[in-house]
Amino acid sequence: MPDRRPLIAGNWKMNGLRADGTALARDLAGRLAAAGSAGFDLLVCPPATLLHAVGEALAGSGIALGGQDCHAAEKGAHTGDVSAWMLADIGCSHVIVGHSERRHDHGEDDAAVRAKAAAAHKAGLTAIICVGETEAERDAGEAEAVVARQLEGSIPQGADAVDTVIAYEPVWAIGTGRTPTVADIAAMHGMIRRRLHGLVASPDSVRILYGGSMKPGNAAEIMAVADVDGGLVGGASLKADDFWQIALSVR
Ligand SMILES: O=C(CO)COP(=O)(O)O
Repeated sequence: MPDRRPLIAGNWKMNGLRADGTALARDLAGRLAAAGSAGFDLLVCPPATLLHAVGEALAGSGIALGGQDCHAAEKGAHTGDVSAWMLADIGCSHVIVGHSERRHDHGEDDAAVRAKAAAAHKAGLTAIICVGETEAERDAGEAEAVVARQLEGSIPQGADAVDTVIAYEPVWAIGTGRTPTVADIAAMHGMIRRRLHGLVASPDSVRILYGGSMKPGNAAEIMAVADVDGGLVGGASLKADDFWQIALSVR
């Protein structure tokens, strides 16, 4: 059985000014230091404007820093965008790509997500590649087919268990307080694991995160599901108490 150390990642989305972000980062760093050792990896993904300040607040803490998106190019005439190399330069080790909010708000398709993940890999970052069906797709019985298609289209050539994490985030569970049943999560994560064979090197070592309305009250149950190797937490990652409680829920 491959050792997949759980990863608890906070996606702060478009939230936080410098004072909030650094206070939250310091709070988490203090909790991890007080805990001594933890059986999980912690990652926070603040908005781009906070990467520098949060990176400083986390220095030496063992908590990793990640971006929420990157452009596929290294540099150039792309007003408003941030490259994977820029994220690496400011201290990031990870970047989220293909979040459903990017897919929806910015029209990113699988090919765009794959190009971003490839750029992340070239820049030395671990790409957290997000997949997930809409409610209409689930109701139509297409959830697994949609997610399988997203995986095949979004994972770049040469991906492996070190540089790639998958996050399964059903769109209808994000920010809604609704979650799939543990049976549905188990079925989807099992399907993702099977599909990773042939798409990545060392598929059994790739971490597959669940995301969507994860809270202290449901985290232990979700994290106990086979092939759930951690969480990608949105709203609850903005509160140190909640995020820490979720982290402590890992098996
Ligand atoms: O989109 C998410 C994480 O990327 C999940 O968001 P919520 O935890 O707020 O539902």
